[in-house]
Amino acid sequence: MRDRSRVEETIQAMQRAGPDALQVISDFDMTLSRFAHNGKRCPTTHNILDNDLLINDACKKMIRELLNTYYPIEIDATRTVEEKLPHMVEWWTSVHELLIQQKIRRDLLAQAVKQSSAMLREGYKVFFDRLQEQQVPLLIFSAGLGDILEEVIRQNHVFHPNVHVISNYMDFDQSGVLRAFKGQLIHTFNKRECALLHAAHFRELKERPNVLLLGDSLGDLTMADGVAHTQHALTIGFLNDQVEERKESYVNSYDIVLVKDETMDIPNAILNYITTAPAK
Ligand SMILES: Nc1ccn([C@@H]2O[C@H](COP(=O)(O)O)[C@@H](O)[C@H]2O)c(=O)n1
Repeated sequence: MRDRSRVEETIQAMQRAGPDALQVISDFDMTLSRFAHNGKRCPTTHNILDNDLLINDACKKMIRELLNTYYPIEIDATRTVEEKLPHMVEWWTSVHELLIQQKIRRDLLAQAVKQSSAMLREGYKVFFDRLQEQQVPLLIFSAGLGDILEEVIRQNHVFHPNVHVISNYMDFDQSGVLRAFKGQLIHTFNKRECALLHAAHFRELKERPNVLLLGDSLGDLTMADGVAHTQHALTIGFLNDQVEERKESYVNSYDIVLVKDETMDIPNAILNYITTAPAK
């Protein structure tokens, strides 16, 4: 924590306001989902499609090459967001075009998720269930693939009615074959513009001025830019990769930084505190 007393004061103010004033905004890949398990990388929603059911070997190879080219740019601590932007657009656009060429079938997505090694962070159920029980809205704001993300949380039995997803959704033709992607492309560093495009969602939550935000990239900090009148905001950043190179910028940007922590322990403890009435 850069400023422990600010964190404590914010948490206390959020507790006084209670769960009715709260909304939670979270990134998905490598934030709600795990970065690694037993020393092995877990797949992002895009990487879950790396499955024989859906794409052929040549396409797998091209997608992996694109990942090897662009992921290091995404997390490069020496480049500015402006420098990274065109590369991110190139990466997402190329992969989406390849996926469309593969004529992916909607009815196989659930099976691909089942066969994948995707995992939500330890303690995820406590997190999702607590939010549902307290009727606190959870916005999952992801540059990953919405159809896959929904399937992951459905298969983990936490796709509760208080969950709303903003993400890249596939557009299938009448026979259930992928033909395009819907709406504005979301990548790691344009979440601010996308948040502003979803003004209606944030308007509905205007009576909830307190925001708990979870992310794993500096771009995720802009996910709450659609909230019109924020009163208190607490940001928690998961720093999963290139820790030493990125620690300083994360500590300067997030209120709390969790280093190589594959659990939801800290968000759960904070959420539990905020949503429990103060002792009289
Ligand atoms: N073809 C791609 C494109 C992106 N990724 C990774 O997915 C993450 C998605 O974003 P979130 O907003 O859900 O965090 C992003 O950080 C990219 O590294 C990918 O794996 N393949």
